[in-house]
Amino acid sequence: FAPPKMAVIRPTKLMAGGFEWEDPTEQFDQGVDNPFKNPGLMDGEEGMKVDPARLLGPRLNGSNLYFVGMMGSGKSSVGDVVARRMGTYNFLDTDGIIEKATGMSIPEIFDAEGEEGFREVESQILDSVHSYVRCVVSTGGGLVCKQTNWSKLQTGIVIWLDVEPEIIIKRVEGTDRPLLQTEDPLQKLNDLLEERKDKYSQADLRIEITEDMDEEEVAQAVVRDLHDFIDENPPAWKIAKQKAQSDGLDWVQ
Ligand SMILES: Nc1ncnc2c1ncn2[C@@H]1O[C@H](COP(=O)(O)OP(=O)(O)O)[C@@H](O)[C@H]1O
Ligand SMILES: O=C(O)C1=C[C@@H](OP(=O)(O)O)[C@@H](O)[C@H](O)C1
Repeated sequence: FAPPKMAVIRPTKLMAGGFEWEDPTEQFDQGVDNPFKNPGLMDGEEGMKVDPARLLGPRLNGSNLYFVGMMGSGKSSVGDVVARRMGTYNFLDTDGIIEKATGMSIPEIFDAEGEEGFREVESQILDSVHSYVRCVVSTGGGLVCKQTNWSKLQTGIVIWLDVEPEIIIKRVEGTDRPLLQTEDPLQKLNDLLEERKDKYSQADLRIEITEDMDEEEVAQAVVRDLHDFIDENPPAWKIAKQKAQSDGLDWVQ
């Protein structure tokens, strides 16, 4: 005897970039797939009909994105671009929040409290930030060092912007980053990377950045890799749906 088949009524209307859709902040749209693998979203020579970043929100179901990497790797600038393109996510920067919360600049905190004191505040800020949803978070370069911070980072998707110190040094030379106030900042960057590489490698995504990639190109690489990551790590409902269908059952919402 065959199990009864039930009707599937699933409105998946999108409204952005020429498409009709429900606001993804209102309703998690289970019908959105990887736009890079969907020829229906391609518009011939002109590229895509819809910004693929705009389709990340509905697929992430509120999960935060955490950017990690060395100072100057582009976490704040790329994070901001990605959040703006997504449209439904807010951008947060842990260093910026620390400065607002303490009323002190990062160098002032290092001067007054030392690196230890700064790391304490940094962890406290991450504790509060991780309980929000739909955020793109740029973290300070050393936040990955404390293993306890990873229990918060892992509630979201962690993205490592992997940039060689030789590229970074041109961006950060002459800035007031306390750890680079040394005789040889390039050597310091190399030493820090050596110390931290294992930690950064714990990220879900690693974006290798070459000198010719500007911020927009890095952001696009992040968006593409995120869609692939979501494909490879489907949410529980998708696995249940596949199983139901392979068992000959219709999927009802
Ligand atoms: N891909 C890139 N190409 C060129 N300059 C970049 C790129 N990404 C970031 N920058 C620049 O490098 C500097 C440091 O970037 P920032 O986003 O503040 O890094 P982080 O937040 O990781 O410390 C900024 O002046 C930024 O505009
Ligand atoms: O690498 C680090 O230890 C640090 C990186 C800085 O943030 P950015 O990575 O945003 O520059 C800031 O948190 C502080 O100067 C310490």
